[in-house]
Amino acid sequence: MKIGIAADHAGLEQKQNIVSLLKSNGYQVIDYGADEFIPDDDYPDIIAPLAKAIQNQEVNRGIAVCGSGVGVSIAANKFAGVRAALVSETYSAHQGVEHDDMNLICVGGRVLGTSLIWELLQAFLQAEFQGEERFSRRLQKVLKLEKDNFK
Ligand SMILES: O=P(O)(O)OC[C@H]1O[C@@H](O)[C@H](O)[C@@H]1O
Repeated sequence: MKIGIAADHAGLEQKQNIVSLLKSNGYQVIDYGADEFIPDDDYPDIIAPLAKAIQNQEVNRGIAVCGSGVGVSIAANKFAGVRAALVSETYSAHQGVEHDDMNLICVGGRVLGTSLIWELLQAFLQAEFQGEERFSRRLQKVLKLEKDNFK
């Protein structure tokens, strides 16, 4: 599984921690920046390369970090094919994949510690979409919303 990651200035430190943890646990990680601390960088600019990589299937799953996780989740969901959610507890980290085919997890670098983030990421990365009829039906409806409403 290839994992993409991105963070703005408010998530940069946690991104560095996460990249180290992912690599030391054998995950293949592509880092879409930011590469340095720029205090006024903007999360819509930061999320775009990662969201495009999910769209193009350069990566299978994504992780995005900003201060709260809210900004990156809002921006990421403007990209067709990206199903992003802000997560801060383990149930949603795996259930969001199992039921809703979430492909991008967003976390708050100013809100959560590295240990909890790592627990969330393990739950997210180990989960698989379950494909039961009701989950597939809902996913198809989400995809239709995207088709009907995205210009
Ligand atoms: O550092 P400042 O600009 O105050 O806050 C940036 C954060 O505020 C929210 O938009 C996002 O979470 C972003 O990371």
